[in-house]
This record gives sequence, C-alpha cells and structure tokens, in this order.
Amino acid sequence: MKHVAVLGAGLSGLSSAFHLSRLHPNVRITVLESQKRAGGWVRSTRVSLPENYGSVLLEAGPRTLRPNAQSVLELVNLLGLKEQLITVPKTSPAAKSRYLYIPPDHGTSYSGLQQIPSSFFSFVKSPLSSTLVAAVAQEALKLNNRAKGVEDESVDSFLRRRFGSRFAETFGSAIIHGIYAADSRNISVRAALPSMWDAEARGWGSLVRGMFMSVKKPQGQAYDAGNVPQLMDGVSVYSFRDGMETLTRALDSHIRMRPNVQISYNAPVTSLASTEDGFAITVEGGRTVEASHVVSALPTPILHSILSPTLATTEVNKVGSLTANSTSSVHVVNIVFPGPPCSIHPAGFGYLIPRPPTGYPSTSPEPTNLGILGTVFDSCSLADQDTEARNPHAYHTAKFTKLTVMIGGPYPLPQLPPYLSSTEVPQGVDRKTNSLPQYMQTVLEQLAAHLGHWLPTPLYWRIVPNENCIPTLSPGHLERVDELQGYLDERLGGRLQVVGAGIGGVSLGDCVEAGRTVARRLHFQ
Ligand SMILES: C=Cc1c2[nH]c(c1C)Cc1[nH]c(c(CCC(=O)O)c1C)Cc1[nH]c(c(C)c1CCC(=O)O)Cc1[nH]c(c(C)c1C=C)C2
Repeated sequence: MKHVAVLGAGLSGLSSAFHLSRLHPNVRITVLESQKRAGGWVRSTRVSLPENYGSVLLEAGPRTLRPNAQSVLELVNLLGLKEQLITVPKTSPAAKSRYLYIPPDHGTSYSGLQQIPSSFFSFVKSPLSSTLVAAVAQEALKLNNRAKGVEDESVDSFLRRRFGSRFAETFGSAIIHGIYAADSRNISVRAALPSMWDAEARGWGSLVRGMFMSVKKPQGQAYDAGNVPQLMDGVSVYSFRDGMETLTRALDSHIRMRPNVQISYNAPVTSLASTEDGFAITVEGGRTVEASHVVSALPTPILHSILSPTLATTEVNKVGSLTANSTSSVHVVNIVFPGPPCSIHPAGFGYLIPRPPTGYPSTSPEPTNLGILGTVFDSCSLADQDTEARNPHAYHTAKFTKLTVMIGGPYPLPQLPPYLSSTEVPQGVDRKTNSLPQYMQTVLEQLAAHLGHWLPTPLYWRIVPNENCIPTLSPGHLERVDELQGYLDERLGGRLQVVGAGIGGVSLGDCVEAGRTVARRLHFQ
C-alpha cells in the first residue's frame, strides 16, 4: 500500500491531507504535527470578560477570508460550515473605509488618520487623493521603464518605477505591512502583486493601460462548492461565528475520522532521508515512519534543517533556496474596551501605518514607539462573533469594542512584559499599582495618539507573540521555487512535494489551494 506522510498540520498540511484522503481513499496517510494541536497560526479563542460584559472571540492570527478563494468555499461546502459563516457586505464601512495613519513627522502637509479614497465623497475629502491621482495619471502616460531581462523586483522598486516614490513609500509600504508584516523593499512583486506585474507587460509598460485591456481568464477548475459562491454575492470578506479556527478544527476532525488517515500530535520530525523506495522520517523520541511519498507543509527553513543533513554535500546547495526567505515576527495585541465602537474609533476596517521616511530603526524600539504596523477594528467586521454585540446597530450600541494592534515585522520587536494578558496579572500587583505593564501603557498611548483622543481602561487585553509567522517572499522567489521543485522532481521522481506559505503564497486561500493541487499532482502506481 502506498503511504504518504504529510509533515505539519497547519492549514496547508490539513488541506493536503483532506484532499489526499478524498482523492486517494486507498492510500495510507500519516500526518505528523510538532504541536499538541492542529491549525498552525490559526488560533481563535473565546475569552470571558469581567462583570456582565459576556464573552469575546479573539483571533491571534488571520481573521478574515476573501470570497475569491474558490478552494476555501469548497471546504466550507464539503465540511458543512455554511451555517457558521459571518459575512461582511461590500457596502459596510468595514469594507469601504480603510485608513492610513500618517505620523506628524512623516514630512507631509497632512497627518493623522486619513481615509483611503473609495467613494466620490471620500475622494474629495481625503488629502491622500492628490498623491493617488497624480501617481495614477502619470503612470498611464509613462513610457515602459521595465529594464530588459528583469524577471522580478521588489514591490517598492516596482511601485516607485511606475507610480513614483511618494506613492511607493506611503501606500506600498503600508499595504505590505498589512499582508506580510514586512518591508516592501524586500518583497517580490511577482509573488505579492502578480496581476499588477502582468498588467504592466500587457499594457506596453503601463499598469493602468494594462488594467483596461481584456485578459483571457484561464479555464476555471471545477470546485465542489455547492451554493457557497452564491452566498458570497456582494461579500467583501468573511469569517465564522467561532472564528477562523472553525475551519482548521473542522478539517482536523474530518481527517481524523477517515479510515485511511492517522494524525500524530506532539510529533516533531527531526530527520527526513530518502531511501530506495521512499523516505525514512524520524520523529523526536526516535520513532521512524516509512513512507513512499512525503508532502512537506513545514516552514521551509525547518524542512531544510531536517533534509539537508541527509543529503550529499553537492546536493545541499540545490535545496539552499529553502532558506532564502527570511520571516516576520508579529506581536498581536487584542484589546477590548468598554463602550461601543463609535466611542473608540471611526467606522471602518482599521488603519495601516507606512514605513518611517527615515527607515526602520535598527536597534531596540524607542520607549515611545513600539513599531506599530497597523490596527484592525475587529468590532466593525466581526461583531457577530460576540453575542452581546450582535445587532445591526452594534457600532453605536454594543457594550464593548474589540480591536487588534499589530506590532513588529521590520521593526525590532519590543521586549515582552512579564504578563501577557490582563487576566495573568496577579490581583495583588494590579491592585497595588493600579497600572498596566509599561508595554501596554505605551500601546494605549500610541493608540490614543493615532485615534486622536483619550481611551478608557481596557476590560481585557492580551499580547500574542507570533515568532516567524509570515515568510518574506523576496525577489526571485517564484524562480527559486520552480528550480527547487524541478530538482526535487528529478532527484526523487516527484515523491517529495513542498507546499505552504513559504512556497505558494501566504494567504489562507493560497494554503488551501496548494493542498488541493498537491493531492492532484501525486500519482501512485
Ligand atoms: C499576524 C498578523 C498578520 C499580518 N498579515 C497576515 C497576518 C496573519 C496575513 C495576511 N493579511 C492579509 C493578507 C492578504 C490575504 C487576503 O486576504 O487577500 C494576508 C496573507 C490582509 C489583511 N491584513 C489585515 C487584515 C484584517 C487583513 C484581511 C483582509 C482584508 O480585509 O483586507 C490586518 C493586518 N495584518 C497584519 C498587519 C500588520 C495588519 C494591520 C492592520 C500582518
């Protein structure tokens, strides 16, 4: 019997195991996960609030999905999750109103929270419009300035080349903070913005021209999504009543029930060696698993560390690209304030903060600047996760407001306080000093400065350190992936497949799609 070992039970590993078990019911599948749970960076927790505030659903990682990822809609259908969906309409403020926070020392004539123009009214009002209009108008008239033979470049250099430096520094750097928590000068444009790269080529050097030219859409694959795509009509983003972990928990439970799948938790892989007819996989503690095929959904540096010691010196170079990308670490700070969202922040998605004009500090953060990348106004999109806030007028009437501050990425990470949540602070300490840890005091001071007003003492807060959570897909990434997969296919006959955020893209949709594709790519004679 053929036996596939899936390494890692984050979303990519779970999706691989799910689709493998569906497509190949006669193949044995073993999932090896280093942690005590599946789901990787997707973690949703319901926390009880003090007094009579009820409970709140908090996300430590990704919080929303976009409806364009067909492979995720398929999972929603196949796993029976339709009843648990929470959708955010395109007409809601959370979809329409997005902000940039421009610090006073940014070198612009305007500062503070500025709405990114999305309607005629906001366009007339927003000082950002002048930067946008000038950049877009000039781009359409600019000659082709992509140097011959250039196969990739950074998002920053691409946007600078086409839209000018102000646009790249203000919008480009902020968007890349929101997706990769990284410096836009280190992110591959072909990996991050492939449609823009293609539009430039299509429009004889102009993205704006290229956007107006029709593209032949590739024949869509058939996804078994039932009526879920119809439920997504007019939807901007979506999640689930019990948070994003609904998806990974459902995958985990489904896979565990399949007769051909076995999942081992607390089973970190320490070595992966190819043998005559497959692989010998060593798990911490000494257990060896023999498999005919391997799907690695591990972070690429970890795959490198378990694979390279088993290779000959000449071969180690060939898999060197597994360590070519660095990773970003982010402190996710969930805060719950008493009072309705309208008393805390403007209606909208949240805000992103561009890169400082002087660049990122290289040493530990200044006491007054923790390196905030942006803030998400969770109550505006995900209030339905919290019973007490679930009503159409929640923005004005909810008892509490939840938001998330994102810290770190290209900034040096601040030192964590001794207590990582308000419930961990020993009662005596809190009562005596009646104060928050310095870290949280600074977060609240900075947040108040961004929002332009005083903030009440939070009902609850927690800091979740996410070490190395997002790979920085640097220029040349796609080419390196092609070379790596080519080498592995040639050397191992396609029996080792590599998936995951560090290979096929960092969005949840990318991860699910990669698992689906790998199950179709593996052939068992
Ligand atoms: C831990 C923090 C994360 C930051 N980025 C990601 C995580 C998990 C991953 C990520 N964020 C977005 C995407 C794009 C995919 C997509 O939805 O198409 C990815 C891969 C976009 C995004 N960023 C934030 C939110 C709420 C979203 C969701 C979609 C949307 O409505 O646009 C907020 C946010 N994430 C990070 C920061 C610094 C930040 C700041 C507001 C880092």
